[in-house]
Amino acid sequence: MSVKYVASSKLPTPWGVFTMHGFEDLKSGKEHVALTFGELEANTPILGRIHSECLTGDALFSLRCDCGFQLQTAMQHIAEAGQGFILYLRQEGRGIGLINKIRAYELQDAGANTVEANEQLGFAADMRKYDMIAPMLNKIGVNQVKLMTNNPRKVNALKDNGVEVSERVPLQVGKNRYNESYLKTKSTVLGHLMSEHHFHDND
Ligand SMILES: Nc1nc2c(ncn2[C@@H]2O[C@H](COP(=O)(O)OP(=O)(O)OP(=O)(O)O)[C@@H](O)[C@H]2O)c(=O)[nH]1
Ligand SMILES: [Zn+2]
Repeated sequence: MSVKYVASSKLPTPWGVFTMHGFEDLKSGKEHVALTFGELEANTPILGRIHSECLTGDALFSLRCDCGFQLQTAMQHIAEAGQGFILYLRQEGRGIGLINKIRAYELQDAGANTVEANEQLGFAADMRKYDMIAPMLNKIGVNQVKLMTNNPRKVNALKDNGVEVSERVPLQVGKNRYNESYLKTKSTVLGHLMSEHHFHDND
């Protein structure tokens, strides 16, 4: 197996006490985390989010994207539901890494969109891998997922990796004037499912 479970601990948060499980990805050398909340019932669709690392949005309060808002809202929804999980995958910048993401932001400051910037740097628009997910879910006892995402390609990637996605739950939060064109590109070029009102409210 390409992912090795290492240890678990409590993770108290503003939304409640999660349990944090650490994994080593033997292929990439990355350290991934699973958070679980409540008792995860076997053979039941479990509410969850597969979140790709975004240091800028998740930890540095960046308004260039919606990642931090999505992470917080997902944790809140899971706590409200009484059970659920987050997989926090260390694939920063859709897989190109933090420094390359900063390079891509530099190109976006000069007018490129998020996809063009990746391409100008010689990368595909999205370089993420999802082969670590099935073994991580297996370890935390989840085999059916109600997935909080706007990204249909993520749903398909999970299915391709043997994960049963019983439902997609939209997660449209965090729109602001700095990420409006980024969200538009996600919807028109990357295929994310965003309802139109997302671009008009809170203006
Ligand atoms: N290369 C690059 N990566 C970005 C940029 N903005 C955000 N990211 C990364 O994109 C990833 C999040 O991808 P998204 O496509 O926003 O979201 P998703 O997880 O696929 O879809 P949702 O589940 O709906 O959020 C994180 O790894 C971020 O670091 C950008 O402009 N360029
Ligand atoms: Zn982000």
